[in-house]
Amino acid sequence: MKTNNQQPTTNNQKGILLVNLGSPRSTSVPDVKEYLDEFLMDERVIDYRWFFRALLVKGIILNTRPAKSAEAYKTVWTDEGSPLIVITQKLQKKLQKLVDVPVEIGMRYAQPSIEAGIQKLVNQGVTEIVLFPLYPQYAMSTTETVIEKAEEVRKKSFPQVRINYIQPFYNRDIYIDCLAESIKEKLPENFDALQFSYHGVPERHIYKTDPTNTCNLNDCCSRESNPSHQFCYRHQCFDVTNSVIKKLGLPKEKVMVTFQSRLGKDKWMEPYTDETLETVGKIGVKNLAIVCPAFVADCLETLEEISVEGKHQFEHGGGENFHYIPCLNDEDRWVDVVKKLCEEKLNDFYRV
Ligand SMILES: C=CC1=C(C)c2cc3[nH]c(cc4nc(cc5[nH]c(cc1n2)c(C)c5CCC(=O)O)C(CCC(=O)O)=C4C)c(C)c3C=C
Ligand SMILES: [Fe+2]
Ligand SMILES: [Fe+2]
Repeated sequence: MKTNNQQPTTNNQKGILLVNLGSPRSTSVPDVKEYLDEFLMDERVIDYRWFFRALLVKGIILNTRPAKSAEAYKTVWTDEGSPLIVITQKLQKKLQKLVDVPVEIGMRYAQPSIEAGIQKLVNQGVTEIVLFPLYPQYAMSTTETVIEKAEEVRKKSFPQVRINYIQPFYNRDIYIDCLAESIKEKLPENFDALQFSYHGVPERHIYKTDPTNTCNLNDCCSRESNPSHQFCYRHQCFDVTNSVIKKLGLPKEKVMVTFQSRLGKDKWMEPYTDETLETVGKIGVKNLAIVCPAFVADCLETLEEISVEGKHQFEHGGGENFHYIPCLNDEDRWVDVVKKLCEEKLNDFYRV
């Protein structure tokens, strides 16, 4: 790293792989179908046994959802491609200017894949990779599946490579400072409420990934400390919210936490973003600011589901001014945080 005085103890070449969720190749229905097939057949996303998962995904969801999702993707697609991928590429380019190890990107689903990203690094002589899952909070459908996939690919195709994984960073001061600053800059002067809308997960996922069996998806997620917090997505969402509002000096009464993007008939974490947006106007919230801190890059779920659909829901429910606060995207202060978190892990390699 350019700012790092420590010398590596070996001659191994290091590199960085930034990993995000991924998008379809294009907005055509077959490409969206192929993407959703790979995504939803992941056992850490729809966690039913293979037969029941295939029945639901291939037998039901893939018959109707691809056409609807393709229309939604068309509303956010840019000349350069999917916002999620374009923004991740911009982040990569900015980070590359700050560090002197190669930086590549890989997506958990579709292209450019994690395998392609590792291959690019290996082609540049890299044997030790810092892999950064770009999710602030831990979930089995995000961080865990990225690590599982990367390990599978490493064992199969790159057994000579070592990978050091960056852990969820929801409680890191540098991230909270960065998010709070970014929100502060974009908050409108007058707002009645600030809504934190996180991507939801089925409640079952939280129980399933709690090795301590102590999370009851109730008050324990808001407690300052509980053994389950390391793997509790719900706690980590509350923690980000509390830390940010403390930094911003906002009263709790002005803040809401909700969960968006549910799929299927399972019970997902509540309260739901869409239902809240439909009702807050009626209880006096006329001017609303909304932010989505489960995402570090704007994507379909923020640009369409929140900025477009969410705005309609809010206005339909009697709200007047809807203000969407963009994700960190390729803001310089966020690039700096990514650089610092990567540096820490590169230094871990130096220590061993
Ligand atoms: C930010 C963290 C995310 C979690 C947690 C997550 C869980 C999760 N998602 C689905 C189903 C869908 N998600 C879709 C899009 C999507 N999801 C995330 C992130 C998380 N998902 C992102 C960044 C995106 C946008 C991708 C893009 O190309 O912009 C979609 C596809 C779009 C659609 O058809 O609506 C689905 C489906 C489940 C089932 C789940 C946890 C169980
Ligand atoms: Fe919890
Ligand atoms: Fe999702």
